[in-house]
Amino acid sequence: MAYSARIGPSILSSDLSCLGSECVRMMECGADYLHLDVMDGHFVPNITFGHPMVECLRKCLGQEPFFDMHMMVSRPEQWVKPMAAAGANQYTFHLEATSNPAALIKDIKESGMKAGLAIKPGTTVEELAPWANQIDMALVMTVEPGFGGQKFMEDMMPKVMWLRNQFPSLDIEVDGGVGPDTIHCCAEAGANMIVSGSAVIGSDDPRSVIAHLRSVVAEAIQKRSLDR
Ligand SMILES: O=C(CO)[C@H](O)[C@H](O)COP(=O)(O)O
Repeated sequence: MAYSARIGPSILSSDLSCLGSECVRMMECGADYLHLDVMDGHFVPNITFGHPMVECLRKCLGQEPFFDMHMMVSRPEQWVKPMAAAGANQYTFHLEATSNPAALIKDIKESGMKAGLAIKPGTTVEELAPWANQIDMALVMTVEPGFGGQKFMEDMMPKVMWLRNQFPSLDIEVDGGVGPDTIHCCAEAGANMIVSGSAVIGSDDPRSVIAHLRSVVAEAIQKRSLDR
C-alpha cells in the first residue's frame, strides 16, 4: 500500500489579495501540499489565475511546497509547458475537457510533472478507468467544479470505493465540501488526498482541522491494511 494520508488546502477560499502569505500560513499549519484551482471562465463559470501567479507563488514559497494544479480549463493541453516552467508539481486535468487523455498524460510526464485526472460529478468512474494505470492521481469531484463552499455530494463515494478496490495503490483525491463533518465517509471510501477549502481556511484553528483530517484518513488507511 504505497499511498499516504495527505491534506491539501484549497487556497480558493483564502484572501486572494494575500495569496503568498496565505499559502505560507497553510504550510506552517501542517498542510502536506497546496491545491491551486485554475479556472478559465469557460470550462467552469468562474475565473481565478494562471501560470504567472503560480510562478510568483513558487518564488515566494521556495522549492519545497508541492503545487497540485487543478486545471478547470478547456483545452488543458495548452498550459502544460507554461505550468511546468512556473513550478507546478502535479497537473490535474478534467477528462471532460480533452479528446486525447493519453497524449496529454504523456506530455505532462515529459514536462516533469505528475499527472492527475479529474472527473466531474456527472462523469462515471468507468470512463476514467482506462487511464488509471497511467496517471499518478485520480480526482473525484464531490461538488460541481467552479466555486468553493458548496455542499458535499456523498453520492460520489461509490466512485472512490470502486477506484480503491480496482487500483489499490493509486492516489485518490476528493475535492469539494470536505471538512470535519464529511471526512469520515471520504476516508472510509478510500480517498487519501484530501482537498479542503473553506473548512480549513475559514477555521480559527486551521492547524487542528488539518491534523484532524489527516488522522481520520491515516486511521482508515491503517484499518484497510489490517483487513487485507
Ligand atoms: O475545486 C474547487 C471548486 O471547484 C475547490 O477546490 C473546492 O470547492 C474546495 O473548496 P471547499 O472545500 O470550500 O468546497
